[in-house]
Amino acid sequence: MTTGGHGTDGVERRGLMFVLSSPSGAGKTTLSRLLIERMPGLRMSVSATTRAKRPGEVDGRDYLFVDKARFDAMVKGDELLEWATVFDNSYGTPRAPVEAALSAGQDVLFDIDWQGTQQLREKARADVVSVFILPPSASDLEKRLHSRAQDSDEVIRKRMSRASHEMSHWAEYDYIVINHDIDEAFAEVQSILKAERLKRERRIGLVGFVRSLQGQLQG
Ligand SMILES: Nc1ncnc2c1ncn2[C@@H]1O[C@H](COP(=O)(O)OP(=O)(O)OP(=O)(O)O)[C@@H](O)[C@H]1O
Ligand SMILES: Nc1nc2c(ncn2[C@@H]2O[C@H](COP(=O)(O)O)[C@@H](O)[C@H]2O)c(=O)[nH]1
Repeated sequence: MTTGGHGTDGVERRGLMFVLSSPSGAGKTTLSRLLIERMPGLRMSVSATTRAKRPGEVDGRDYLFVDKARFDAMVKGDELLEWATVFDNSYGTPRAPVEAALSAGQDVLFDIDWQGTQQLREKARADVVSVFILPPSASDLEKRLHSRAQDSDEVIRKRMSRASHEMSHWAEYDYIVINHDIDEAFAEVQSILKAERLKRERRIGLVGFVRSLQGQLQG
């Protein structure tokens, strides 16, 4: 699915799909915002959803807010790379922006659930790097959902009751980060991305680079 861009050292590299999943409220959105701010070469995948906009959310930045008819048309038109029903709403990843970013040599960040991650893995296993974020405790998770102050008590109850099921998929992920402290969790997620960018098999320009070095040594 991906073509090459260039790493900071100028060596051509395949773009990667960096996935964060967690039970609702564990900190994916917070970590995603920090990654986008601080990691050049990383683009956020903006999902389409039928869920209602929360206070402060902006259409086109946080989500593409669409109605069910539009969402179904996107599915039918093969416009989504993956999609799933989460908490009674439809969510999906528009295909075109992801393919454009990867073709331009950028990495793409996804805040999606385990169902979407499974679908991405089936389509592009070698290019998917997945991280599951765990909360330090159930009470911290509940506190975070309340402190976000954007969902009703009923919605929070529903999300808490789904958390254990969401977490049952943790072992399908490449990395697990426990989000005690946001700065520490961010440093861990950042280290994962930096290391994955350096993986030999993604760095398709290395063969030419090493040949050129060898040429210089011989000449
Ligand atoms: N390490 C942390 N310590 C304390 N609060 C945190 C921490 N990480 C995130 N939070 C807070 O917890 C709340 C939920 O975080 P966030 O919205 O990032 O979760 P999420 O995993 O994206 O949830 P959802 O799946 O519902 O979108 C936010 O108010 C955020 O500021
Ligand atoms: N499979 C997908 N899951 C997605 C996508 N976009 C978001 N999500 C997940 O939905 C829940 C709820 O999100 P919220 O913003 O309503 O709190 C959360 O787990 C997200 O990761 C998507 O495109 N595909």
